[in-house]
Amino acid sequence: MAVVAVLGAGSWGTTFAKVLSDAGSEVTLWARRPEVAHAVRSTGRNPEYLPDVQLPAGLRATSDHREALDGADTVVLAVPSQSLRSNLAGWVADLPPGATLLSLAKGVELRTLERMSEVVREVAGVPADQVAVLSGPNLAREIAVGQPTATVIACTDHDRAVALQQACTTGYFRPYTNTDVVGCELGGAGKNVIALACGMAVGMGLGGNTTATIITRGLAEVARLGVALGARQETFAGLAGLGDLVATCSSPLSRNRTFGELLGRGSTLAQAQEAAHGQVAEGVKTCTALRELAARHRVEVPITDGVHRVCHEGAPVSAMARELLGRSTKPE
Ligand SMILES: NC(=O)c1ccc[n+]([C@@H]2O[C@H](COP(=O)([O-])OP(=O)(O)OC[C@H]3O[C@@H](n4cnc5c(N)ncnc54)[C@H](O)[C@@H]3O)[C@@H](O)[C@H]2O)c1
Ligand SMILES: O=P(O)(O)OC[C@H](O)CO
Repeated sequence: MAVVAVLGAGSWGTTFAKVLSDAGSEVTLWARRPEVAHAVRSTGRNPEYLPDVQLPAGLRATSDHREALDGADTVVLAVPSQSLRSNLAGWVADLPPGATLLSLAKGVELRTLERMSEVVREVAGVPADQVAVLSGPNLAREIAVGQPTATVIACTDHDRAVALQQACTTGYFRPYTNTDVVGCELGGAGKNVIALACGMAVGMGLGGNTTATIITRGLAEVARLGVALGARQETFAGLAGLGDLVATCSSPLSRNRTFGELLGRGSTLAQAQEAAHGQVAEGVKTCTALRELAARHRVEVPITDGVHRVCHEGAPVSAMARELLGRSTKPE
């Protein structure tokens, strides 16, 4: 049986802790705020993020990261990508030696332009084969109520990926393994930016043809950048690429799509941020990191560029649409 510490009790950390527990793993969930840990312990619910979901009786919760990490063979990192470095720096002295470190975050760090597995390796000082990532069409709320989905666990060490797969397989959650860490991470980070663009189109009142075009051309630019960074093209046709892109761009449950929709209806960035109630729309920061990464590798990412200009340079959404449609025509 896997002994797992899940660090981060937001929507996805709480849901994934439930998945692991339902799969038979021994799980301790760490919450930043003591009152959240206390509520999970005393009511079996996370009132902040999933108030109506009953968590498994065996799931433990604490706000003391040492207690969560004690004896763990697997450490799940479930905090937003821009705060992963600082959070992990506070936990690193207490990480059990040899434990697998699994990142759930979907983003690229601003300034360093590092993927989450790179941040984890650097801060924890562990080899690449000790770090894994999980990415796929995984809207937390649907999974929390037991709706079926699949995902990808990527690690350069196949045996570690298989151990993680066994630790979280349930009747409603089906993980596949992959050794293409770069591809899975780029798929997860990139789809949040493309979902912002889809949301903007929906907010402007545009229909299915437009969103299908954004999804398809969005996949093309994310894959182009991923391959330039060493990813395998076929990963982008899988769950961590197309799968997650379709789920996020189509679902009103997606925070990134919802954020984009508000911008498309004319809200300012600050207004959209306020409406998100502190929940993270990773694409808002990742668009800037991906754009810089693409420039460094001389890869064209026009949709990501447009999202960055709307979010951070004050460009109107209508101008972004005009610019994208005004680009020179070319073969597919
Ligand atoms: N929610 C989903 O459906 C989902 C699914 C798959 C992947 N993800 C990814 O998982 C990661 C975490 O997402 P989430 O949905 O759990 O986020 P969330 O906003 O619901 O929760 C974030 C958690 O991190 C904690 N945290 C610790 N330090 C923080 C800091 N400095 N700033 C903000 N929060 C901090 C918060 O207290 C909270 O427990 C993101 O990268 C997200 O893209 C989310
Ligand atoms: O709610 P979002 O937009 O952060 O997306 C959640 C998941 O990443 C979907 O797979």
